[in-house]
Amino acid sequence: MQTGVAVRIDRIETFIVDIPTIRAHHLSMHTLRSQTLVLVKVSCSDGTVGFGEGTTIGGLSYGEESPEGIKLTIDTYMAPLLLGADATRVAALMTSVKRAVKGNRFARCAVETALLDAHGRRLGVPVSELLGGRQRDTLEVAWTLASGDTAKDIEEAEAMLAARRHRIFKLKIGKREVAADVAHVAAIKAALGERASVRVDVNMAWSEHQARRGIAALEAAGVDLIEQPVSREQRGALARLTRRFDVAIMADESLQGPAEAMDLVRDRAAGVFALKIAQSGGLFEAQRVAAIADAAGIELYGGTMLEGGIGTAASAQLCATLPALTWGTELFGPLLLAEEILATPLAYADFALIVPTAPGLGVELDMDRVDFFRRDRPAPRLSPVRQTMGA
Ligand SMILES: O=C(O)/C=C\C=C/C(=O)O
Ligand SMILES: [Mn+2]
Repeated sequence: MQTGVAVRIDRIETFIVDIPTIRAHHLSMHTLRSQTLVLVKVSCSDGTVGFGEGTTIGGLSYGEESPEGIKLTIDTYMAPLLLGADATRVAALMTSVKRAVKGNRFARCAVETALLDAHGRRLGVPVSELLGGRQRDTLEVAWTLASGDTAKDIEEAEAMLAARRHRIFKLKIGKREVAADVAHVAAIKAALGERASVRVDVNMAWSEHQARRGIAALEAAGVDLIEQPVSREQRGALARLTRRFDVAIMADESLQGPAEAMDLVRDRAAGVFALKIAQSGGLFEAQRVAAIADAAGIELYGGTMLEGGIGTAASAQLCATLPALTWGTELFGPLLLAEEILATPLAYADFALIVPTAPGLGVELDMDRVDFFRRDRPAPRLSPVRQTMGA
């Protein structure tokens, strides 16, 4: 144990939680019917406890970390580095973790989030105050239309507009032929008109040639933004498409931390960055990505990995501190889940998420509900009656 440690990290626990979604959620590379969260609990010697979350989409179909891999990385490689260390020196701890744990950004972000949640609670301030202080108290939130059916998507969008919950819609495309995807998007934009902003996310599914044709048609249909049209390996293609079209081109999978942010700036490969705390490698790394974007005149959007309440609150705490958030956010993850695991759900109203103000992340887990959805929950005990009746 290190000497002179103000507050020690005594325990780090991780658990995988599987929660059903409200409907099938079709992305180009995966269809989500339940979401898998990796929750991290850090317990400190002063009695403070903090939670973090590492969540991705579709196992290994979105990126290079899976839920099971995130849990293993934290349990096997990060926890031994952190146990006994000083819980009050979060940035210094994460610098040392980064030296010993290459990549594994989602896992690192989850642990950093838990340490920041604990430290905010310890000091009695929201995490946003540990990141320089908030510049906004609400965040506009987009909704993703991905039911797989155009008419259902239009119906869902109308309901979200009527409920004043969302007026920015992101459409997941890339699974079908380009022409079919364009027709799908054009029908939705025609139905919604100027009442809503319509954007698309191709999740890397197009070649440069398909993207040239698809983006030209989508721009003509009135789409406002094209997210990650080509593979993250094709940064040159992304740059050529950004130069070729007026419609905003946003980097998502291409943007995995500050160094890649610099590469995208140098190549002028996107006009907008999807800022994701997990993909950046943590909240501090996401701040560095945001600073690079600001300095380069690249606009920002608060992205999601469809996290639950913990990860969404962490992203919201960071997004609240950004000088500019031109494209709003998509921090709707908990609303896609059929079950709530927070004691008090995050508050969404007037097309926005209200950034929690309580200390730490500003949210509390309902541990009974978390235990119910844990993948490793203890097998339910048979009732005594059934046992005696030889069930
Ligand atoms: O699936 C959604 O609805 C939102 C974002 C997920 C991943 C991404 O942006 O690629
Ligand atoms: Mn995306």
